[in-house]
Amino acid sequence: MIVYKFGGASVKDAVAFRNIFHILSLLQDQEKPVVVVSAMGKTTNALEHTFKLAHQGLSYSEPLLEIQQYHQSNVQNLFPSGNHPVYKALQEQFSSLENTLQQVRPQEDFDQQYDQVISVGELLSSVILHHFLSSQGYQNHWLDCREYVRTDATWREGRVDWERTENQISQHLPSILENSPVITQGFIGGTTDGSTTTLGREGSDFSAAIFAYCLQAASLTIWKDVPGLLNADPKLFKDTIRYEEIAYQEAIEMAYYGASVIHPKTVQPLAKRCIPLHVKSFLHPDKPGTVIWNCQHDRIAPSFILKQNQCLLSFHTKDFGFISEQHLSSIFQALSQHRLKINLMQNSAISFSTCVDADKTRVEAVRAQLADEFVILYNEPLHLFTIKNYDQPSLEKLTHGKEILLEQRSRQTYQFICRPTGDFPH
Ligand SMILES: Nc1ncnc2c1ncn2[C@@H]1O[C@H](COP(=O)(O)OP(=O)(O)O)[C@@H](O)[C@H]1O
Ligand SMILES: N[C@@H](CC(=O)OP(=O)(O)O)C(=O)O
Repeated sequence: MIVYKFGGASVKDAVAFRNIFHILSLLQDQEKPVVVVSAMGKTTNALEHTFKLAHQGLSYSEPLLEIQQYHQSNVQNLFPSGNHPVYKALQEQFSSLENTLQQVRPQEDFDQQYDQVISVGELLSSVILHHFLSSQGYQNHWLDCREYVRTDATWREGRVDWERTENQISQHLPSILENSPVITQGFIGGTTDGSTTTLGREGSDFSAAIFAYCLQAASLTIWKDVPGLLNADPKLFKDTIRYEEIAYQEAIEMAYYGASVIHPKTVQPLAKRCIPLHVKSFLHPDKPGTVIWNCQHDRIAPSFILKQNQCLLSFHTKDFGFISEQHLSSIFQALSQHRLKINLMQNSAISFSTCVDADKTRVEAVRAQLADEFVILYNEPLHLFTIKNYDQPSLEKLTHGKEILLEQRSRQTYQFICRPTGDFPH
């Protein structure tokens, strides 16, 4: 049993849907994959924008119409006959979305309401893919993953209940897969009382890993618009190279530091069950891509990772006292409470500095909570660069001409925070 994951770029338009059919047709007849799909193109961003307007009590009809037209025009391309059942299915999804948006209330929980709106992108794309593949003679089973991927009610970052999820998936999917491939959604899950949750932005890779783990799959393939896992994002860095194979630990660390090609939570469940992860190009399915597995290799070529839009927060005691464990405890508590992840941290005698994503609302909440205890300085927007497996030439090349505000190095990893510069790509 294998799992395939197609992200936003692989379902961005009608041509992309046809390409998925082509890729699935390359499998042997007896091979029935679980296909996990993300929302079309940038639909999740568009839904986020629409939701924010609704939450502020502003008109959202224009962006909603754009989302509708985008889906409608691609569906018209894929299903020229206007009376195909996909049209009704799509209409139902949009009616339900409009209903949900009308019920959005500014005074009610932002995150809970967010999940009910934002999750619709994956429902739309999976319904279209299900109907399109069927229309091409590729019979398949559409599965509502909210009944299988069980999470708690941590809105926008649902924590997976692995036991319940594994029970659900391993009990019901194998018999379905005996007869037909399964098409389901990435990114979304459900609580036991039937509410929809999301797993964190770009979380569809993780969804695919959940299915692969619970089914003890032979492999997971994530189909991307790049030739594989490269040593840097080709949109940000020049002269990238592809890794042919790489160990789980390397990939986990690259994703943790911000290599956005793989969602950071994806690799760990696969590593636990020794399931190989293939990163392949949906434009060149015949090419080998990268395999991430339990392999041994020598030190690999340095990889370069950039996290943009960072904020450097520095906490100083008000009486010039040393930073104590008690101080650290209240800083960590505030960061955890307001769900700000630490991307880098450094302690000195009378100050503690941490680099976090520049999320205004969350940063402000932390500052407000700790304002009585500390003098808090902050700096944004900044860049956080990481070089894994650095050597002297790679370090010199990347730091050249940059104003470094803070740096940190271990034997394998070098990180620094600097102001954004004009030399791009790096
Ligand atoms: N180390 C890397 N190797 C390859 N691609 C990378 C790397 N780091 C970041 N990327 C970016 O990841 C993108 C693909 O991931 P993503 O946009 O999440 O795909 P999708 O949403 O279609 O699943 C590439 O277009 C590339 O710009
Ligand atoms: N659609 C969701 C989930 C996701 O993973 O998308 P993609 O596979 O396109 O990164 C998002 O944009 O956050």
